[in-house]
Amino acid sequence: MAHILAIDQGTTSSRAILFDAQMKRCALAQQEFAQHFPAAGWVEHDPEEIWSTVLATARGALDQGGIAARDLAGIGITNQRETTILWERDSGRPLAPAIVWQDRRTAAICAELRDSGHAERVSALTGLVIDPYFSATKVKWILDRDPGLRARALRGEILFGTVDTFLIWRLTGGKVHATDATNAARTMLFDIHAGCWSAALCDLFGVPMAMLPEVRDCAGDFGVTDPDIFGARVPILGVAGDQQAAAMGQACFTPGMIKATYGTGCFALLNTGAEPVASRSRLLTTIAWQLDGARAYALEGSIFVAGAVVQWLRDGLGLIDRAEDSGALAAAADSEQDLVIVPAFTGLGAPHWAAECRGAVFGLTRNSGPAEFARAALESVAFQTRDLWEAMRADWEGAGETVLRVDGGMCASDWTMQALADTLGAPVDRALVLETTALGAAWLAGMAAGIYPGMAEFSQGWACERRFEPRSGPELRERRYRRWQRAVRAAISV
Ligand SMILES: Nc1ncnc2c1ncn2[C@@H]1O[C@H](COP(=O)(O)OP(=O)(O)O)[C@@H](O)[C@H]1O
Ligand SMILES: O=P(O)(O)OC[C@H](O)CO
Repeated sequence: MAHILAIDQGTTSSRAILFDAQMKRCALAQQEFAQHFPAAGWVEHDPEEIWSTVLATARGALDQGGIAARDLAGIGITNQRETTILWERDSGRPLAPAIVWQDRRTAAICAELRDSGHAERVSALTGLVIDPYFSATKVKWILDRDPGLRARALRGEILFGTVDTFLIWRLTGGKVHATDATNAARTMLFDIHAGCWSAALCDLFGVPMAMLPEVRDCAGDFGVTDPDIFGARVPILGVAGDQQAAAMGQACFTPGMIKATYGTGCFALLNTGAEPVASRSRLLTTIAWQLDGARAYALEGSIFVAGAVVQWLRDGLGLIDRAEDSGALAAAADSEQDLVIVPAFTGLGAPHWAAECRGAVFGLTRNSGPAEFARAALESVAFQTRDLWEAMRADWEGAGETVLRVDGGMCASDWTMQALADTLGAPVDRALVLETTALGAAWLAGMAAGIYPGMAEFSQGWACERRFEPRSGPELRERRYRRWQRAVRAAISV
């Protein structure tokens, strides 16, 4: 009874990681699944594929580790956030494809809400800016398409959940309809100050409260798995959105600490302590975790395209065969050229919030080739992080003096991490355990099971694999950053 299974359901793949009693990884299974783009700006997943890849990877990790389900002390779940699923209570059948966080189809609904003067109130209650990114307008969109659905939702026949909630429902055999405070905080229906669903916001977005899950602490009881699934009843003891789980896995427990996770997008969280801080710089205020009923808050900067720009180099432009080839190609770029790519493929997130903006390339010459594109693509990730870094500095005194802790698939790129340190003018610490998201979820479950230590001891175990120190001088850094800022302004204004 000394292992923890972490389920990490991400945007492009589902992963299951088995941790032993010392929080050491002992098995990992991963499966990619299909991304559906049925119209411009739309991004969907098949909820059944989310479920089948979660099941297959969870079973795969147990097999690989030679561990039976009855030997698990608990399961921790972490997930892509905001992605919206509606399903029938009775059959468990999803009513529509999952509308993914990147999906922009509700941009017009958002613009209308902003134009009718709701932005300030929504932001005061939720800490979020009105944007298609969050779940509320996605639920509204599904319900608006079929008036019969809203009536059924009012009767409690149709349930809403982010991916964690859908997985908990399926894993418990339809017994538990619950989420945790970090996932709830991303729906745009949750009052992050009072810690409960907001009736006023549900009314504004036309979402019946009967379809909402119960909101619980991140570490605690989320039910037990149906014995038919893994062959034993396993308690689900930890749940957190993947970026909050990464902040915990990175041990960012002290106010002022910042982590950035580089996956498909990039998400930077600054711990602001027990009180929510309202951003003056268009960052999001969000719940970092809720333990024993007490909430910690964070300022978050969300970038929609980080590793996705590398996928574009590979799959869209065919310039590289593998993501890991991008750094070497970028290193071969002509230093006399200064290509800038603004990768606003699905609009721009924080701090610009320009849903309608699309990507742009500046500075092309006859000599601009694959290497210059690779360099500009990787640098766009560093420049976007600098935008967040500046916003955090403006909102929180001392944020700029700190180190940035990084994790996620893309931070395997040494070239990008060095560019990041150069662009920020601050050290970048790459964590030894790159699976920090899963570690965070495992820690929550292990703590609830009583086998993992509390915050202080867990923090001491955090280790840095490599520190990237800034190399370029301030004059060059600032000149190049100003050029990036001009490029973003131009892209937004087109
Ligand atoms: N060595 C590398 N260099 C640059 N980008 C990389 C490298 N390895 C992975 N990536 C990028 O990282 C992303 C995958 O990271 P991951 O954390 O698995 O993402 P997610 O959780 O969003 O599915 C992909 O977009 C991929 O292009
Ligand atoms: O699955 P990831 O790592 O791309 O993270 C997605 C975020 O949670 C979206 O807010």
